[in-house]
Amino acid sequence: MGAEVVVENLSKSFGKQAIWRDVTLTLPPGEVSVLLGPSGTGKSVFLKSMIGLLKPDRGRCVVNGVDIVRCSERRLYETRKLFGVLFQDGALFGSMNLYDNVAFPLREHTRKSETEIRKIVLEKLEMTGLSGAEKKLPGEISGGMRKRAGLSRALVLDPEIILCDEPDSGLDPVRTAYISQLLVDLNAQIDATILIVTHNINVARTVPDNIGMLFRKELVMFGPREVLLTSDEPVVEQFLNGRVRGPIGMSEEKDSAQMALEKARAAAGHHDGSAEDVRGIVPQLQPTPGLPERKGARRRKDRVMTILHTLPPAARQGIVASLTPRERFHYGLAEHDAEGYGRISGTVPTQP
Ligand SMILES: Nc1ncnc2c1ncn2[C@@H]1O[C@H](COP(=O)(O)OP(=O)(O)OP(=O)(O)O)[C@@H](O)[C@H]1O
Repeated sequence: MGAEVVVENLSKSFGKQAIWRDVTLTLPPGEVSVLLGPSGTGKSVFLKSMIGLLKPDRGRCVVNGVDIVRCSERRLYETRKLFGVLFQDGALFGSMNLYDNVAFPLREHTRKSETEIRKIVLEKLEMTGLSGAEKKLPGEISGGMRKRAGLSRALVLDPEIILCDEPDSGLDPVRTAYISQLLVDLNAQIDATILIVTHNINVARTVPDNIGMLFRKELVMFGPREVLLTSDEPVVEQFLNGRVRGPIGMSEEKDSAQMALEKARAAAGHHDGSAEDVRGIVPQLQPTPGLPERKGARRRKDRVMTILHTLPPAARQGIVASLTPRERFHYGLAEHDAEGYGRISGTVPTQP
């Protein structure tokens, strides 16, 4: 099972420029989480802070009992080995073929023989659909393949936590769908904790168990996917629908006068830039048939049911609606509760 990551009151600034403050969230072990946010809100800075490449000013980031922010260099070096990172451009060495790129961390950080390395590299290339491409140079393959090669390399040290910085950037919608499926399949196979930073709404709606959003230098929310997907927070609605109208401006947040002007324009019939209303919960991507069930998804169900009563009604209803009759019985829920949850006194349903 992947490691839990506990972030508490983390703050980061560069000189006088505050990037984000008091970020608190927990990445549950083996679950997939997405961090959304407009450009420049510090999502990449957050990922880099989690692996100690950047040093936050305050707060804690605890992995397996080690606080990345304050630990010694030696412990940081050891703890970093728990992470596999997919950087935005794959961060491959241009002069090395894919085989050597993927073998690189094994040659650097382990004493494995070339025979052992070969076995691991070929296995990871196969997992990411790159069998047969070992001899290609990064410059000879498509952006999607480079991402997958970067992912293979992130996997070779058997990470407990995988961080993906915009795995969809530069990819067409179909290649994005493939990388989404690949991440879900990997999670099913290795049960690692995954954090994906993205702008891509389809990825955010279909892949993760949990979603968070950074805006105005703060974590607006972080929790079960159903909470953000049913949220009526203006910033979340604007972001999910890709609208001009709302608190997010061209390069930063808008002032109230600008927002009032936009509202008046919308009332007068001006189209606000979104193609459709994409609020609401859509089914989550499942592992490709033949792969194991996601253990993280099963644990998440148990976890979310224990906090169900703390969630907003729309999220609660969405969660309950996604349960099978047997699960509803298992969790002690009524079939037809107006709020989507309540106690049951019926019999065990015979069909799952
Ligand atoms: N090493 C650094 N030194 C100074 N400022 C930095 C450094 N790294 C990032 N920043 C600043 O931090 C802010 C957040 O950058 P970051 O790349 O994390 O945003 P982001 O949310 O990932 O954006 P995007 O979605 O466009 O990739 C930016 O204003 C950036 O200029």
